[in-house]
Parts: sequence; C-alpha cells; structure tokens
Amino acid sequence: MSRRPILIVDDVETHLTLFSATLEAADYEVITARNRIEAREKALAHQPELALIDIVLPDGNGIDLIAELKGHLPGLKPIAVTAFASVDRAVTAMRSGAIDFLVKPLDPEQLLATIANAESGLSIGQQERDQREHDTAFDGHIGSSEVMRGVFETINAVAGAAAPVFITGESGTGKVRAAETIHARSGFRNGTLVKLDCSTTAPDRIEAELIGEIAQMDGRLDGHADGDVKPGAVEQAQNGTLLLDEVCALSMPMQARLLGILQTGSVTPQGSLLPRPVNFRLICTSTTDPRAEVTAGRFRADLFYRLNVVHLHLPPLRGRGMDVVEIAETELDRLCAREGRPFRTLSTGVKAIFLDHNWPGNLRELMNVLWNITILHDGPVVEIADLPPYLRNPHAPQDGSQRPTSFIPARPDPFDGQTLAEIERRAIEHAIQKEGGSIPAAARSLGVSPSTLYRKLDGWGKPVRSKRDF
Ligand SMILES: Nc1ncnc2c1ncn2[C@@H]1O[C@H](COP(=O)(O)OP(=O)(O)OP(=O)(O)O)[C@@H](O)[C@H]1O
Repeated sequence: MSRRPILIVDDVETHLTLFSATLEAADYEVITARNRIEAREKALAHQPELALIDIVLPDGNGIDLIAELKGHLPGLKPIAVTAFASVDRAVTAMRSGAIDFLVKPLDPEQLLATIANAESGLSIGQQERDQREHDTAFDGHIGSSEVMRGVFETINAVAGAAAPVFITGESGTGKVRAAETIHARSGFRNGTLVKLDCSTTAPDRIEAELIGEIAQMDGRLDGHADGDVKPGAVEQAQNGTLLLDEVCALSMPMQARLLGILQTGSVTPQGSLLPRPVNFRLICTSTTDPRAEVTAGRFRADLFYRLNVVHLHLPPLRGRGMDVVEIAETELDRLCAREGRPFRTLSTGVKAIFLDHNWPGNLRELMNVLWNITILHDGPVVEIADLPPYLRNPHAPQDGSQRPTSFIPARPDPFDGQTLAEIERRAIEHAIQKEGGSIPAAARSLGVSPSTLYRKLDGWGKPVRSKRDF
C-alpha cells in the first residue's frame, strides 16, 4: 500500500539530512523544503499527509505556514518542531492547527513514534479540539478569571500532543486535576492514568513502584519468565499516562533511572535483565520550583529539560479574582445535592471573607471549608457564623495562639490501648482544633504540608470537626 509522503520544512541542512534519513530508513517517502515558499509549492504539488515544520524559518514564521497549509490542505497533519526555548510558540502552533510538536534535538525514536501516532490518529485532531474550545464546561474545572482561561486554553492546546507536561503550583491548586483532564483529552485516554506520589512513597519502595520488580517465588528471585514480573507504574501506564506527583522528591539515583527510561523507551524491572519497551505520556507535578531545585543541584538539569517540554503553572486561588466565589457556589450546590443538605447560596459577608482570605491551602482548603459547613450547619444561606473560627475572625487569637510545636497529650496516659493510626488522628484533630479549623495552620504547627493533612482527612472520609465537636 503506497503512503502519501511526509514534508519536512527546515532551513538547516544537517537537520533535513538527519530527519530524512531516519524516516526513509523506516520506509517513508520524504520531500524536503528549506523555506516557506518552497514548502507551499511542494505541499500543493505532492499533497503530503504529514508535515514536520520548524517554527523558525528564514522567510517567515512556521506557525503562519501551518495555518496557511491547513487552509489549502485541510486533511494535512502538521507537526511543529521547536527548540526548548520556544515551547510557548509550540503551544501557539498547536492552536494554529499543528496536531503535535517535537523538541530539538530530535531523538530518532521519538520522531518515529510521533509520526506513527499521527498516522494512527492518536493525536487529537484540530476539529475535535475546536469543538472542545466551544464547550462552556471545562471538565468540571470551575473559574472564569482571565488567568484560568489561559490555563484551560493551554490544557486544551497541549492535551492532544504526546509531549511531556510539567505542572507547577502551590499545594491544592489543582495540579492533579489538570493532569487528569489532559489525560482524558489526550490520545492516551484509552490507556490508564497511573499516579505515583514521589514524596510519600517509601524511599526503599520507590524504585520497585516505578520500574517494577521480579515477584518473589518460594523465597528466591526468579526473573526469567515474563509472568514473574510485577509491573511498576511505568508499565501499568502502557499506552496511557504516567503521572509523577512531586517529581522533585525523587533521589538522584531515581532521577537517573527515570532519565534512562525516557532515553531508551524501555524499562528493566528490578532483578530482571530484560528491557521491556514502553510507550506512555508523562506528566509531572511539583509544588516546589523545579528550576530552583536544578540550581541547587538537587534535580538533574538534563532530566528537567526532558520533563519540562510544556510548562503549565496553576496560580494560587488568591490570584484568581472572583473564581473563589464561583467555585464555592458551584461546589456548595454539588455537596448539598450529594449530602441532601439545604444550602442554596452564600451571604454577602461570606463572599467578602472568601475574597479577602489568602487561602494557603488553595482549592483543597476551600473544599474542606464547604464540606464542613454543609455537614455541620443548616441553610438556606451560608452565614459568617457558619464559617470555621479562623475564617470568621481571622485577626483574633485562636485557642492555639501559642501554637503547639508538638502534640501535648490532654490525658495522663493518652496512648494507652491506642494504635499508632489513632494517635496520629488525635494529634491531627487536636492541632486543627487549636488552629480554629485552619488546616494550613495546623499543618504548619505539625511540621507537615497541608496536602498531607488533606489527604489524611480525605482518607478518613469526613470533614474536619468544628471546635464544638471536640
Ligand atoms: N478548577 C477547579 N474547579 C473545581 N475544583 C477544582 C479545580 N481545581 C481543583 N479542584 C479541586 O480541588 C482539590 C485539589 O485539587 P488537586 O488535588 O488537583 O490539587 P494539587 O495541586 O494536586 O494538590 P497537592 O499539591 O496538595 O497534591 C480537588 O478536590 C480538586 O477536585
């Protein structure tokens, strides 16, 4: 079966030679162009199915060329090629019709995989994306502030590509939620989204959790039968998405492991000698600034540049203007419907407090406050009196104005007969009470991150109890 040719547009002769050689070795027919005018002529003459277009050309801009070629050949699948420094432009290229993009220097395997994905339609077509741009609801992401609209646009633009995405933002700003949306809108959506939290997985387990291991059989390690391998997150995400939450927490040896997987496109489970090919979309998150981690020598620069092809930053809730009220009202409706509670709206005073508060725990803190209100109070209007004390009266000293630096037991022998989990839960509830219901403040006093406390509370399946319940 004869395939339509692939057009390569690049003004650097060595790039043209390298890309052509890689594609021809894989049996593709290739036509080349060194500038915009030549590209237009050859595209019209040969009607290629795919075009690799460098976004910087001597006689113009590759982004404009993509739009122009799409105008002449609506079925064309353009792939933008860019340098690291111009990732923003790659995102723009995708908005102008590119179905994917590649970052130089091009890795031959990655080039072939991207072409294969484009051929099989794995990348999401522009028509489908255009349709989605018109959708008003954005997968349950609430917020119409300017800054969040930009975030949603970027998610939309990059979701269909195979490129790695690095999501940064304070704790609770919606990084994991954004990753889920990217997966759900990507060509990898039929595979699984596998999440590995690099900051909470035990250091002695992280390698096995990431790359897999040979299952222990009868007290011996036997790695030669495929069936013996317990796959790690990388393999579980085969043809899906691997989400490495808090990737900056990976140790240097684990960073080297990850880099090896990305460079070779294969993973060798612990105890095995056989590399296994893998194909997945990678999304990483970090609450710390990864560039600062690179500068401090704690994170490998070469790995960072591989992971940071697309950077998405989620702004804190306090910088999203009226979104806080919009999210609170929508979430209140959802919670009331779920829990059968009577609240309908927020009073003006509550809206003002929400707009004034700086939300150090971001959306997760807001969700927790709302859950607390709907469970413990009666509507129909949320009044200031229904708010947890730390929000109601932010400047008054809480019971915990002398913040505990450690858990001080209230009873003479408080640990008697309790499991470690029960003691931990009491310590956490005690700290939250002392901080007037503020999770971020309680987290500070316990020396952990707010997300650790929110995860514990989520796991217990109930809202934080207000002061009067203690
Ligand atoms: N735009 C949004 N609209 C509505 N709810 C949202 C939005 N973004 C996030 N959420 C909700 O806020 C909560 C926190 O989101 P998420 O877990 O994605 O944050 P995170 O940044 O990954 O947090 P952490 O850094 O602590 O892991 C979740 O309950 C999520 O569903």
